[in-house]
Amino acid sequence: MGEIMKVKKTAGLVGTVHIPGDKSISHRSIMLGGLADTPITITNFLHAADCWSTIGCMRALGVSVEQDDKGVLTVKGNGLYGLREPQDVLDAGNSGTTLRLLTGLLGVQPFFSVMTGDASLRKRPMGRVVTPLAKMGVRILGREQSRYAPLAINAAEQIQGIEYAMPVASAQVKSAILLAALFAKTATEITEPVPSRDHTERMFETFGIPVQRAGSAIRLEPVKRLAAPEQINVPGDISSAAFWLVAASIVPNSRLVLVNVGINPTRTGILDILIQMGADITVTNERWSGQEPVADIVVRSASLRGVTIEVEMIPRLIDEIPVLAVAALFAEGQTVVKGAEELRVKETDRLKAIALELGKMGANITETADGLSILGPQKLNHAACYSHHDHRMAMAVAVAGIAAQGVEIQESDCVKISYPDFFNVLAGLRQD
Ligand SMILES: O=C(O)C1=C[C@@H](OP(=O)(O)O)[C@@H](O)[C@H](O)C1
Ligand SMILES: C=C(OP(=O)(O)O)C(=O)O
Repeated sequence: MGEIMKVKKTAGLVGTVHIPGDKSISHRSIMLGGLADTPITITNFLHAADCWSTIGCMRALGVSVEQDDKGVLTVKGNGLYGLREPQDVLDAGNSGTTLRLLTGLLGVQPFFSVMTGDASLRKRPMGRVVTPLAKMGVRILGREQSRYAPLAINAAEQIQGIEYAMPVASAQVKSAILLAALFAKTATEITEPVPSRDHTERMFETFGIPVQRAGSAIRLEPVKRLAAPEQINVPGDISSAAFWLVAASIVPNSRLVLVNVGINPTRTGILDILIQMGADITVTNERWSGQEPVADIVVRSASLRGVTIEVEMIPRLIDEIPVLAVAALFAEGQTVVKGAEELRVKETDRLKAIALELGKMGANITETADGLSILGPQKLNHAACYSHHDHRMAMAVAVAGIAAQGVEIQESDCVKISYPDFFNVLAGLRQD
């Protein structure tokens, strides 16, 4: 039995939150830094379990990653062709981003490697990266016709660029192909059904790799060497800020200032939807952190109304749907989420887990094949809820508890995956 966290109802949330570093950008900073031939300093790196899985894998591939007493990292790679054969199986832990992106990078190396992850990650679909990489000439074998990890990756021979129309909008699949494409003999062209987060493309530009983009099409020529920056400053993660955006909106008497939030337009669906629901959100002090836009956000309590979230919006708020479901329970009217079947293949089946766990608090949520339907407002009771070992579920349930009658969260320590300090920050904001 893992940790149990008891969260009480609160009379308000007031204060300033320095939003921890973006998980997606933190992973990519280590991977690209590890392909450079000059040292790179990374500030505001997300020190959470998923990003440390990436560090562990890159170290096993011969990259040096050191940390100072302020958490600033120095990454020293051995150049684009400098990764070394790992001595053991690489463990991506709970991190889909680590496993999928590194499959792209390892598929094109002149050595053998094996990648695996925890019980949850070994159930997540890997065929979506194996299929396009195989078309490029990468040789991968995995469980159940190479659909699941562990994945065994053979030394690469002839890697060709591809023209590939992605069947699912997934930044992880896109990024795996783009990483492999750096090493191919010919150019690669990818199109996505709906644009997904573009942190890889932006970071490629930071590393001097030209990326041609038109709508949802991307073209990349192979490169010989990276022109690395001296420093990367990781913006705060809007997916972590989302818990505070919803919590302050639905808990009366709240006012939070969220400092240094990444507002890359491929990630700001949560802001657009909450504003459409009537949230009191002000985006201020907009600035740049390298190629990524950031801002401070002020959020105050507000009366929310239900909203319909269509499929085109889903990639822009994919990880925020658990906490948006909580917002919908406090909003007046119907909220419908459509085209979100991808949530079934995350750390857990999030559509099922949302209906089940918030249901334990008395919520009536209709789970559909590809989404949710919620008629609010609803009265929630105190209950004991299970995280399903899913960090976003644990935090979403906590937000419901502080706004309702409190909650006990079983297996709450999974917040270490993306936001280790979440419960401490919450304790400091409560007005009890
Ligand atoms: O590329 C990334 O960093 C991520 C992409 C998304 O996954 P998919 O690519 O599976 O949609 C997202 O859910 C995940 O948290 C991080
Ligand atoms: C789905 C997530 O991450 P990953 O795919 O990297 O495990 C997430 O952080 O919600």
